[in-house]
Amino acid sequence: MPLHRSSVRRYLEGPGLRPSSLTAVFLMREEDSEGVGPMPTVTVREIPQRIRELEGAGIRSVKVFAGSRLRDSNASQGAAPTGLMMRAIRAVKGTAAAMAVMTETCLCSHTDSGECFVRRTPGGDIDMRVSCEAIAEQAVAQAVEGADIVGPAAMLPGSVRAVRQALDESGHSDVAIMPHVIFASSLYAGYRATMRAVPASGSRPFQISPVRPEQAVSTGLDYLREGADMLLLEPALASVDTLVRLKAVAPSVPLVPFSVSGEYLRLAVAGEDGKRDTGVLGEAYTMMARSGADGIITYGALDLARSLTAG
Ligand SMILES: NCc1[nH]cc(CCC(=O)O)c1CC(=O)O
Ligand SMILES: [Zn+2]
Repeated sequence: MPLHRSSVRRYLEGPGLRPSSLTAVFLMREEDSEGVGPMPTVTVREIPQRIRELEGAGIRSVKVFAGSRLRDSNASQGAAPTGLMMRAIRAVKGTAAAMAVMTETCLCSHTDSGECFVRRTPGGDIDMRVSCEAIAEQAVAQAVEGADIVGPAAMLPGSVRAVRQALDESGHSDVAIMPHVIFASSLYAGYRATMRAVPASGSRPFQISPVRPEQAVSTGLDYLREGADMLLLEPALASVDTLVRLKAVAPSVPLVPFSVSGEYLRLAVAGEDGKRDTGVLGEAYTMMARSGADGIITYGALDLARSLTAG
């Protein structure tokens, strides 16, 4: 078996996973608030050190999620320049201007209902126009602070177009849009609890049913027509089929699986020292890279990047 000699195997090895294709995740928390829920959180004050660690490990991008303390029916604080998201973006860019900042652009961490949209009346119809406006306003505010890639995540039809138009009109035509293509899943529970973004209605009506694969592909294509530059797919492990199919029909579009909270909590198990073992996640991400993923967004980015460079 001449190709199995270790020297030959090493010589033939492909590029594999690289730290630069991993995106770290910051779930933001205010300095004076307790962390709630199972997911690790970050404060603005901790950002400089966290960014230096990520840079040291070869990571070049971070995806930031942040909510408002004050929540109301129309997510009125979502675009406030003093908001946690805006302070977090400034802190990342102030530490490392070259670090690519991705944001979540959504209403669920700013509404009192935990829904990703605004309703006309409590419990009433979804106000598409007002919701899209609020999402677009948030995107512009994030771009003003230096966000490189905004991430509309409510899946409202027309929201990506609204974001593209608002960015262009405000002089941010160089800011990219990576909307979330989301399958309904129980794997978001840890994130929702931590971000206090549990939908009052019990579900997110625009997320794609896992038994409708055609809808996942066509939703991704819809977003591209609305002006998306790349696509985020979540949960990562549950959307590899969609990744492969989208890659085949839109080969030049960057496709980025988001390995979500439930995947992290279940697959990166903590050892006796409390450190989570990211080995299984790494195997899954290698498969995703083989399947055409252009990068992976993961809570395990730092540990994984360190293990890649150590190995
Ligand atoms: N608002 C959309 C959104 N943004 C982040 C996540 C989940 C991320 C994770 O679980 O890590 C979700 C899904 C949801 O809330 O239904
Ligand atoms: Zn949302």
